[in-house]
Amino acid sequence: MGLGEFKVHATAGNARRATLMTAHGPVQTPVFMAVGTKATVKAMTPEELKDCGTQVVLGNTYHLHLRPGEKTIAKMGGLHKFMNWHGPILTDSGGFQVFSLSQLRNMSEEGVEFRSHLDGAKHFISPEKSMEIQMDLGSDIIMAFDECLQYPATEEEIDKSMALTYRWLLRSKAAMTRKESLLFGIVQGGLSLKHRLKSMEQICSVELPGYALGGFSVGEPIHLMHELLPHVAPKMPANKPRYLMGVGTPTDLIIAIDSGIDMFDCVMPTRVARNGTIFTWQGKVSIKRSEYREDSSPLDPECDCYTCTNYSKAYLRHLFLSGEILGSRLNTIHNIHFYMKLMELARKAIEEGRWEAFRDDCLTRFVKKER
Ligand SMILES: CNc1nc2cc3c(=O)[nH]c(N)nc3c(CCc3ccccc3)c2[nH]1
Ligand SMILES: [Zn+2]
Repeated sequence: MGLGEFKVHATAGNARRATLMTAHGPVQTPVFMAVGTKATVKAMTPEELKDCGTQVVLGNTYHLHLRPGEKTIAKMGGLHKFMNWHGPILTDSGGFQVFSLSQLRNMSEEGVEFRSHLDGAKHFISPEKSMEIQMDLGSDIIMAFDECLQYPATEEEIDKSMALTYRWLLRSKAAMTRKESLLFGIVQGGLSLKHRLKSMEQICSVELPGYALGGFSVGEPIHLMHELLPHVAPKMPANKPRYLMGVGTPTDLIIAIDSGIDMFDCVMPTRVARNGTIFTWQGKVSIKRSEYREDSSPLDPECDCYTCTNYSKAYLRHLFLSGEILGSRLNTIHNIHFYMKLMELARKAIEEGRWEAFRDDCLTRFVKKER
C-alpha cells in the first residue's frame, strides 16, 4: 500500500474495516488512539502500550510547543525518537487546547495570540505556525488548524467560525510541505445538521488523505452527537478515513463505528484509571468500593491483560486508597488494554459479518449501572 492509501476490506452497513498506510506503518481501523499529550501516555511505557495493542499515539502541538519546544524535540531527532515510540503518531493542531487551556488574548484572521498557562509568556499560533510545529515534531498525521467552538453556540457564531476554519484549512494545506505527513481536515458546524453538512461540503471539497469531525465532546449532551452522527459521518468521503475527535466511552465508540467512524481518541481510559474507574465487559467498576476489600478476583474475569492476570481487586483497591503510583499504572494498563481489545474485536466482527450482533452485545454489557 502507498503512503496515505486507505483500503476498505469489509463493511457492515455504515461500519468499515479498513487499513490506513502511514510513514510509520499501517493502521488497522476501527482504531482507538492513546492520548500522549506531553510526549507520554501517562503512566505507561511504550513497550506496555505496544503490549496492550496500541497502534497510534497522539501528541499535542500546544503542550509540546510550550515545553520543551518543537525545535528542541527536532534537535533530539523528532517526537518518535524523543519518546521512543516508533509507531504512527498523530498530533493535534493546537487550536483546541489554546481555547480550552490558555488565557486567550485575541483571535484574528491571522491566528490566535495567547498566554502560556505555564508561565504567562505570550505566544502566537496560526495555520502556518501550527503546520511548522507539527512538521518539526515529525508527525505522521497532522491536523489542520481549526477553531473549535464551545457549546452552546449561536447559529451566527457557528457560521462565522466554520468559515474561518475553512480558510484556515486552505492555509494549513498550503503550509504543510512534509511529504511523509498526512494532513487531515476538520469538519465543524456545532450541533446543527444544516451547518454540519455545509462545513462537511467545504472541508471535504479539499483533496486530503483524511477528514475529522471536530466540535464534539465539548460539553454538549452526548445524545446530540449520537443523533447527528448517522446523518453526517456516512456522507464523508467513503474512501478516506473518518476521525471523531475527543470521543469517547466504550458505548460512544460502538455507536460511532456503526455510523461509519474509523478513528477515535479520548483521555477517558487513562484519566479515569487514575481515579479508580475501570472499564470491564460487565460494565464499569469503581475499585475504591468497600465490597472489594477482600475480593481476590481480577478487575475483569473476561480480561487477559497483565493487571487482570497478576493482581486482585483487593490489591488494586489498596494501591488506590494508598495513593500508590503502581495503582495508576496497573489501572491504566487495564483500561488501555480494554479499549484496544474492544477495537480488535470490532474489527474481527466486521470482517466476519457479525457486526450487528457484536454491537448489540456490547451496548447491553456497557449500559449496566456502575458497580
Ligand atoms: C475531549 N473532547 C474533544 N473535543 C475535541 C474537538 C477538537 C476540535 O474540534 N478540533 C481539534 N483540533 N481538536 C479537538 C480535540 C482534541 C483532540 C486531540 C487531543 C490530544 C491530541 C490529539 C487530538 C477535541 N477533544
Ligand atoms: Zn484487564
